[in-house]
Amino acid sequence: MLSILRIFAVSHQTIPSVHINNICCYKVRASLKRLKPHVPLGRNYSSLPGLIGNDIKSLHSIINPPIAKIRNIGIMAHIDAGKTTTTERILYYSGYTRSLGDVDDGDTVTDFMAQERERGITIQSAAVTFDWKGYRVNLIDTPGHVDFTLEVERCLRVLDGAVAIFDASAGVEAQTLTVWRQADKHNIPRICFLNKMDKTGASFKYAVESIREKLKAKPLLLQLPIGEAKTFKGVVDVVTKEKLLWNSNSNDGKDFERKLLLEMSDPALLKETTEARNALIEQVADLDDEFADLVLEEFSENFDLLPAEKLQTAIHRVTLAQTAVPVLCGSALKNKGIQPLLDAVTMYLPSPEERNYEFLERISRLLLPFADQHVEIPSLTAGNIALTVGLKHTATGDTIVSSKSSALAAARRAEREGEKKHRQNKEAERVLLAGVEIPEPVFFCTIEPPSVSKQPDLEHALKCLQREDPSLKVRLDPDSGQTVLCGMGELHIEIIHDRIKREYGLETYLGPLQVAYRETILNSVRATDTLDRTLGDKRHLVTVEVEARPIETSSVTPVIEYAESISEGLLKVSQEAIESGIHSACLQGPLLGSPVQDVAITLHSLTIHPGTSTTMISACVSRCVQKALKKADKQVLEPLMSLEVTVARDYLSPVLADLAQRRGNIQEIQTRQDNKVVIGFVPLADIMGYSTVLRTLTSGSATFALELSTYQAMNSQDQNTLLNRRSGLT
Ligand SMILES: Nc1nc2c(ncn2[C@@H]2O[C@H](COP(=O)(O)OP(=O)(O)OP(=O)(O)O)[C@@H](O)[C@H]2O)c(=O)[nH]1
Repeated sequence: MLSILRIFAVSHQTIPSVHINNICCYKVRASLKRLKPHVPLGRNYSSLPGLIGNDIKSLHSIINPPIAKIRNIGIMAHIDAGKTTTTERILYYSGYTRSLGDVDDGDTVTDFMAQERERGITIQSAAVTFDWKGYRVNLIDTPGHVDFTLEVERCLRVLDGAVAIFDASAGVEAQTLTVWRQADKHNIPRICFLNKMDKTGASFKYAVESIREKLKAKPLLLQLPIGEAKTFKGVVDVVTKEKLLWNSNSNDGKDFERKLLLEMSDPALLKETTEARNALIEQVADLDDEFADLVLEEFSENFDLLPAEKLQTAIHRVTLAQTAVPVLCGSALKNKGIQPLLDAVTMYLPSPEERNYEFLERISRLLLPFADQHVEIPSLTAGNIALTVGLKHTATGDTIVSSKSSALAAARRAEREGEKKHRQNKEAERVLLAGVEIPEPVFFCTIEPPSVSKQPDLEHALKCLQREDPSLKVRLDPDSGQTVLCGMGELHIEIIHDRIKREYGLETYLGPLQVAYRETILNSVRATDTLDRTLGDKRHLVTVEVEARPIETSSVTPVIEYAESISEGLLKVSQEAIESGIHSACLQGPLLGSPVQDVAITLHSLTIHPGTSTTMISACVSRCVQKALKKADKQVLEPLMSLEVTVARDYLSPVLADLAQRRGNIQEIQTRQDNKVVIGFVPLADIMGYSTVLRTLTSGSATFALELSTYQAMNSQDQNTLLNRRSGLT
């Protein structure tokens, strides 16, 4: 297993912390033939086929660019917005690859998992390193499908900046909102790229408006498109007042001309650009005092005299402060607008030293990522991203430190900084590595090995997969003894199943996919229980009285309370035993064996005979809580998903009719170009297999995004049907 390792450092002496992200290495070699030879020859590099050639750079320049010239960036977006296509163009223009990969042909560099190539989607983040005009760019391509949001989140933690890609005909879509919020949480400066400007229905204005309205962000229009949809042929650089036109004879978009706009040849475009530039200057001046002073003092009479570099520096600061986002546009598929996007990445996104991390780490074996190939390197300077191997006990989201004391010191420093700066502008949050938010799994199914003798192999495979992907949960069904997989969606579980086969050589059998329900109680109940058992010559005797009552928390962790008479003399070990008993009882509700949420458990009385083991205390408390839960009026809660379906007008009616049959609750129907966007809620149980149904209903023209919204109470009729089905009565 390989891990992405991000080194945070500003000084050479201290080694407080390093962040590790796991990423698996797959032996897929298809993209190698397109790799351009630019890795130096040497002891550690000779194992890389295809990387040997004349274009050899010095080892130093490959490994140690100045920190100000490093950009660690991620690409994030809604599914199908064009992340992979854009990445492929970036790799091609930077000289990393020899030819253009195509997601539709399944030969891209970054989608290197077999399933990614087959399905044309990104599942795992891929990391690549390339150079652009003297800058070292470490780029991570992240998945867009909702089932893989955890993968996105773990990438965001190691990035200094991100490019958010949008489909210019759709604007901000559901998944972009989720990823945008995650990027907000990690304080990642961003630039937006409105892709697919060539597509029918593409609208620069519409997409910009949706960034303003839905993301509540302030777009800085650094470019204007020249033409739209079929007529799209290039962009205007608003900052420099140049037009960039791509040569229609060039297939790969490498050649384009950059010309200053002139009154003689482009009067209308020049006028529009001047207006846009003036608006941009005013907007940036509003957000940046230093720039405002400069403009007022020297250029208030004539903005035209303001040098482009001054404006660019101010845009860089504003981007860093995240008070606005630069917006660019283009068409990755038609090879237009990618080179200026790369310029913007180096110009506006921060270098690692501008991100105020305070860590440095030393590690024995380091590898530099080249998608699915890795070059071993002797050392790495601060601000880079690299891989490390052989970490046995480190899982995704962990932070590795050189010693406990340095970790504590770093945490204390960060805390102090945090307190000091909190009052100012929460700057200090950047110092701390935010934890990864692990989403709740909503589906589960049993998994069985081909034979009992393969059970240990299956357990090993699942353990490895879980370390990489904490959104995958594995548990043992206490009744049947079967292994149960819990995941984010149908596709997620399907991919795990597939990976166990391909990577671990195990043909496993999945049970039917089931919805992860929850349970709650509707009234307060009390129960008492006594456990009296003699084992050998020792008597274990416990008597407890508990009360279970409903509360509002939306959490499966029960609130535990003690009557005053108990809490006074309670030993710590007994308390731990009691709480473990309560927790285990609440993990398996009386209706379906699902976790119980929104309950408080109060321990009213407790008698423990001297010599009673803590295991017996736990067992007695657990049994008593289960008794109480059983006595109460109970309710099944089902996952309610928020759903967004984008569909061509003509297919709206069948989609709505179908959703009505699925207990769908439509909140809003928006118009987006020629499409309708249906926004609403639908119970997860009724939306299983929806992608196939939607494809059939709309001849493949619709897309949808699904996300867990909340757990809602089922009505009694649906609940009875479910309970009867589960108990085998229907
Ligand atoms: N018209 C048009 N289509 C594009 C453009 N860029 C990408 N596409 C198409 O959009 C589809 C999705 O492109 P991808 O690059 O796989 O998108 P993605 O965002 O990486 O998708 P995921 O990895 O699944 O999240 C493919 O069919 C591309 O050919 C573009 O600029 N214009």
